[in-house]
Order: sequence, then structure tokens, then C-alpha cells
Amino acid sequence: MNNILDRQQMHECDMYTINDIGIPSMVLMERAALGVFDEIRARKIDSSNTLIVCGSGNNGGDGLALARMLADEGDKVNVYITGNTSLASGEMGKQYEIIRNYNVKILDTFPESDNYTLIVDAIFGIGLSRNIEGEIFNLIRKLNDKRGFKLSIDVPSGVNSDNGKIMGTTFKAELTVTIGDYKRGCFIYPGAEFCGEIVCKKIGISNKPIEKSKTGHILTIDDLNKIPKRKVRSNKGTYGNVLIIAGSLNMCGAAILAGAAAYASGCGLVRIFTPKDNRIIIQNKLPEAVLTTYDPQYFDDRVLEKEIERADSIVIGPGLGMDVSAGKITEYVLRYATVPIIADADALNIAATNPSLLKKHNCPLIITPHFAEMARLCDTKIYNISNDILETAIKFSKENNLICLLKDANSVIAGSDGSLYVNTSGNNGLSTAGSGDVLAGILGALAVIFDDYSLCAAMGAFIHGLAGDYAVAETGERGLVSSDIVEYVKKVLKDVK
Ligand SMILES: NC(=O)C1=CN([C@@H]2O[C@H](COP(=O)(O)OP(=O)(O)OC[C@H]3O[C@@H](n4cnc5c(N)ncnc54)[C@H](OP(=O)(O)O)[C@@H]3O)[C@@H](O)[C@H]2O)[C@@H](O)CC1
Ligand SMILES: Nc1ncnc2c1ncn2[C@@H]1O[C@H](COP(=O)(O)OP(=O)(O)O)[C@@H](O)[C@H]1O
Ligand SMILES: [K+]
Repeated sequence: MNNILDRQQMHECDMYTINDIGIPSMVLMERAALGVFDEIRARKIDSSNTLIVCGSGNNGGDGLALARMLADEGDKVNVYITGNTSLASGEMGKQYEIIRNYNVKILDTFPESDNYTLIVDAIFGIGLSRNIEGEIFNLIRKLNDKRGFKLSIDVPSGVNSDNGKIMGTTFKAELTVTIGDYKRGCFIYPGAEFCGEIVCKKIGISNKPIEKSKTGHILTIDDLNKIPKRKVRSNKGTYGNVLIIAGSLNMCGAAILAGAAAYASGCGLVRIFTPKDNRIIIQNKLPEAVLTTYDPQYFDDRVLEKEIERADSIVIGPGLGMDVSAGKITEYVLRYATVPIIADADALNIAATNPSLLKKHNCPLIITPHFAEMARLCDTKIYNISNDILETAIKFSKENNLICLLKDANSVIAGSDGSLYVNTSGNNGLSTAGSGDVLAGILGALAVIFDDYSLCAAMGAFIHGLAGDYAVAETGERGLVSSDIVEYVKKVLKDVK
């Protein structure tokens, strides 16, 4: 599990390391630049003709120190400094004094040349405090148009390191070498798209100031070991009874995919509650599932009550539809169930028509909206969601006392207790119909065995994404279908004991 820090947390760690531990900031800067330098060499990036564009803060200082290191080894290095060097911060000012003793050309005007092999963005890091305008705006646009490998130090200039928003414009990096700890905003879209690959260089900055406070996390492959172990002496009851309330007349596939995904993720028994017309097809496609069917015309909640009593977790919504019975079912489940619920798709669309529904729950509740569902829940435009997924997920989770897994290429998982995860597994092969139904099924199985439901949601998103990654390695992105994802979920979990 890796920490992802916001600006304030990173700043506190920097200050603690410098002021309380006593490591001079120039030492940290030297290590930062050395980290970037090592990465350039390790990847054999052609730095024979390098342009480094520096701002007047410490990010610019990192850039100047790097210029020195490359020039020392014989690379041709040009530096262009934006802003007024006489206003430069302490360390940047010192770096400026030092660099003048090296064979590095400090350009007076922005270079028109398009022959640079490497372009380094050291304009802004975590100090970016407002939208980029004017000269720097134009300069970043021109840099993006140049050829040459594009590398950002710490954060691409223009990406808000708190939330991934674009502050007017941004440098588009192929590689971001981030310093000290990962920055939260680099993993959240739209900013994530401008970071390229992200590597973190540890430079001795202490995490002590944030040890006790809440910070965000990204899961890594080792975290699969957090999935509770299976027992030698067990039976199907040990791994739980997942009730899947899904499917409608023309959408029974959603129930099958969610059910199959729950089995692939290790649950003991899947029960599916679905309209009677779906019986034959579900029994054919998923014979392991136990079915209870209902007539949508004459829905009787006593049958549902019995199902809820048996369940260890409930997935509600995939392909459920929006008719009167679906509305009654959703309301009943949210009001009376006490086991963990995963509310997806139409359960969320129904909740959007009656916002008090989500507030009435008496159980751990994970919601898994995509942008359109979230926009309905928040009664706003999709654009407002996709552009601010972090704040949306955090606010909604707190207001409704739930865990919001807001789906995106990097999904954000926010809990009402302040927990926060960003999922980085997965790829565009997962942009396929039914992919969300598979996720809901995985979550249904995990909700039985986890008691930290934010971690459960993050783990489900991680496994789902990994299944997509494993699948695409074999099948490619274009042909992936959701039933394939289920097969690869089994492979992801194969080695987890
Ligand atoms: N602490 C350490 O020792 C270490 C720090 N490290 C490095 O330092 C970086 C952080 O440095 P930093 O705090 O100096 O901020 P930085 O990102 O350089 O920018 C601040 C400057 O930008 C300006 N500015 C902001 N927004 C603007 C805008 N829209 N348009 C125009 N100007 C704007 C702002 O001006 P002001 O707001 O004051 O007017 C100020 O001059 C960090 O990311 C890492 O790379 C590492 O070496 C490890 C050790
Ligand atoms: N480009 C992508 N990269 C990573 N994950 C993706 C990408 N596209 C989709 N996904 C994931 O696939 C799932 C799609 O869910 P959803 O939109 O609800 O699908 P459906 O409604 O068809 O079931 C989400 O978990 C999402 O995070
Ligand atoms: K930068």
C-alpha cells in the first residue's frame, strides 16, 4: 500500500524533515535532482540535448541541480527560467548562483529549436497555487508541441497535486519523477492523464507528521495478502451467502455476471432474486446459483424479507430496471437490511429519484456509481462529476454516511470516516458492457470477509482492474468482454491463500 499525499501533508513532511530533523533543504534538493538524474540514466533516456524549464520556486531549484548533473557528464543543457530570478525562493536562488559556474546555457528568450532530445518541466510542483495564465500558459503549450522525451519533476506543471484538476493548462509528461512521496492529484483524472508513468524517489523525507492523520492510499500487488485466508476446515457457510438482487425482463445478463463474479471471488453461495422470466436462462448459465423469482406485477415483500434474513451481503441494482417493483425492492432493502449492501446501477437511479433513500440505511453501504449515475444522484451534469471526482466522492460519502466508489479509469473510493483510496489497476479493455456488474459481484463476495468496508471497496476495484490487466495481456483491449473478466478474477486470486 502506498501513501498518496496532498500538498499540505507533503509540505508538513518537508518542513518536519528540514526544521525538526535538521536535514538542510539543499541536501534534500540535491537528492531530489539525483533521483531524477538516476531515473534518466536507468531508462537510457537520450539527454544529449536537454532543455530544462524552471520556475522560480523549489521545483525550479530541482531543475537547476539536475541541469548541473547532466552537464557534468557532457550533455548539452539549456535552461530557460520563467519569472524573475531575483524573486526566486531561497534554495532556487542558491541553485542559480551555483549553476552559473557550470557549462549550462541560461537562455534569455524561450527557444524555438525543436531539436531537444529531452524536455524537463521544473516550472511548478506542489507550490502551484492558482490557474496558469499569460506567458507561462503560452510557454507550456509550446513545450507540449515540441518533440523530445517529456519529463516532469514532482508533478506536471498545471496538475493540481491535491485533486488532479487542470489549473488552466498543463505540461503533458511521459514520465513524472515524483519526490519524497506520491502526490494524490497525480492519480486522479483528468490530471492523471498528463503524468505519464509515475515513479517515486525517496529522498529521506520523514512521514512522521502524517503517521497519525488520515491520508489517501493506493493498493499494490502485495495488498492482495490482506484478503482473509481461507480455512482448512470450512463449508460454504464460512465464505458467505451473497444475495444478488438483479436483472429485469431484458437484462438478465447483469445478474449472471454479478453472480459469476461473486463465485469467482470466493463466496460460498450465490442467491439471485430476479423476475420470474429470467429463471430458465440464469439456471442454464449459472447452475450454481440458487434462485428466488418474483412476479413484478404482484410483488410481495415477505419473500424478499426471507431472502434478506439469509444473506451475509447484498448486491442490489445491476440490470434491475426502474419499474414499481424495482422501486419497492430497493426501498425495502435499504431500509431493513443490516448486512453490508453494494448498491449499483438501477438501485442508484432509483435512489436518485428519492434522495432520502440512501440516508435511511442501517448497514454498511458501498455505492458504485459511474459518472452518469453519480450525476443523477447529485442532480448535476456529468461534466461537473468527471471534472471533480475526488471532491464529489468525499462529499457524497460524508453526507450519506456511506462508502462511495466513484468509477473512472482510476476509481476513487471515499468513506464517510475520511478513508480514501484511488485505484490504479485496470485499462480501457474494462470499458465494456457488464464490467460494472462484475465489479459489484466481486464486492458482494469481499463484503462477507472484510470488516473494513472502505478497504473492501478498494480491494474489489483493485482485483477488478487487475483482472482486466491480466486479460488484456492475453487478449488485447478491444476484444475483452465482461464474462472474460470473471475468468481472470479467478487467476488474480489464484495465489492468494
Ligand atoms: N522543501 C524542500 O526542500 C524540497 C522541495 N522540493 C521541490 O520543491 C517543490 C515545491 O517548491 P515550492 O514550494 O517552492 O513550490 P513550486 O512548486 O516550486 O512553485 C512555487 C512558485 O510558483 C509560483 N506560482 C504558483 N502558482 C503559480 C501560477 N499559477 N502562476 C505563476 N506562478 C505561480 C509561486 O509564486 P507565488 O504564489 O508565491 O506568487 C512560487 O514562486 C516540490 O514540488 C519539489 O519539486 C524537493 O526538492 C524536495 C525538497
Ligand atoms: N479505461 C479504463 N481504465 C480502467 N478501468 C476502467 C476503464 N473503463 C472502465 N473501467 C472500469 O470498468 C468498470 C465499468 O463499470 P460501468 O461503467 O458501471 O459498466 P457497466 O455499466 O457496463 O456494467 C468500472 O469499474 C471502471 O472503473
Ligand atoms: K514540474
